[in-house]
Amino acid sequence: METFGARLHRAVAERGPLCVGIDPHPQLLARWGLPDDVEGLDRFARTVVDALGDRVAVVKPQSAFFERFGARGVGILESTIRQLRDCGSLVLLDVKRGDIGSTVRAYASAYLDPSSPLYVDAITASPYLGVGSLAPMFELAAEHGGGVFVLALTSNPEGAAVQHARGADGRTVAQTVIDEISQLNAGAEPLGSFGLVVGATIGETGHDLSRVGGPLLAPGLGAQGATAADLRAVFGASLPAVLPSYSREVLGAGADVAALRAAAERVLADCRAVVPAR
Ligand SMILES: O=c1ccn([C@@H]2O[C@H](COP(=O)(O)O)[C@@H](O)[C@H]2O)c(=O)[nH]1
Repeated sequence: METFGARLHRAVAERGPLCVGIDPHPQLLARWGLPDDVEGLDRFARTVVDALGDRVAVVKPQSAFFERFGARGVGILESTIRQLRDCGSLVLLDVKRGDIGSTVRAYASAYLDPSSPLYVDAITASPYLGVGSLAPMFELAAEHGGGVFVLALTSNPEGAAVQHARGADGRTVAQTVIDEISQLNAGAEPLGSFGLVVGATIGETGHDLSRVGGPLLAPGLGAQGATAADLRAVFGASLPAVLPSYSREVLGAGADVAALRAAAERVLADCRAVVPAR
């Protein structure tokens, strides 16, 4: 079985270092001339899949915008995931799950067990109940070739107050998360399956990402103000592991398939200029 890290490494080599989010904000639905209901959600998601599913390495549906419509919205999330997988893009579901270990096991079966209707290649997870509480997720991901991206240094301005706080050993909370995830990836080639979320907006913070060994998802580009050039200061020598992620910057170009493709090509060119091939 091929690991998620190996599959991601290949997808990026073939399609380029880019993740595009599917975030059907009410404002975007309106801008695309779609109603703010399940039919609008369905047409929005299908258009993104048609435009990008066969060319972008990773597509990241934001679960919240589907959950907003209840069971029917989650049904559309299920079919969007299926369509994306059929088109060959890796699906990273942005759900930021985290809980006590026994509940984390249930989240893991919901997203990382191939028999689940919401099965995806990778998910995002929150470490604030302790990285160790996510162990059942890491175990199921490893068993089925899946991946987990754990929040470390998020792109929002409120994140630093928690993530830069220091523990008794002098390390920041974020560095503790970084170090624990690095251990999970030890020895993995060409890339580990356990990633971190590090916002493109955060600037140089002095955190050491040199031993992560897994992918570094970088949201915050475009709508939140960061540019591809900002990745240099945030990631330094770790740039080859960076997976830049854009949602509104690309989605704002819709509702036309050609316009979405052009927007994705434009941001991919920006990213290629900064993120060296691994
Ligand atoms: O630190 C984080 C973690 C996750 N996100 C998510 O990424 C997208 C960003 O959307 P844009 O439209 O490109 O701003 C969104 O789904 C967030 O929930 C993040 O922004 N920062």
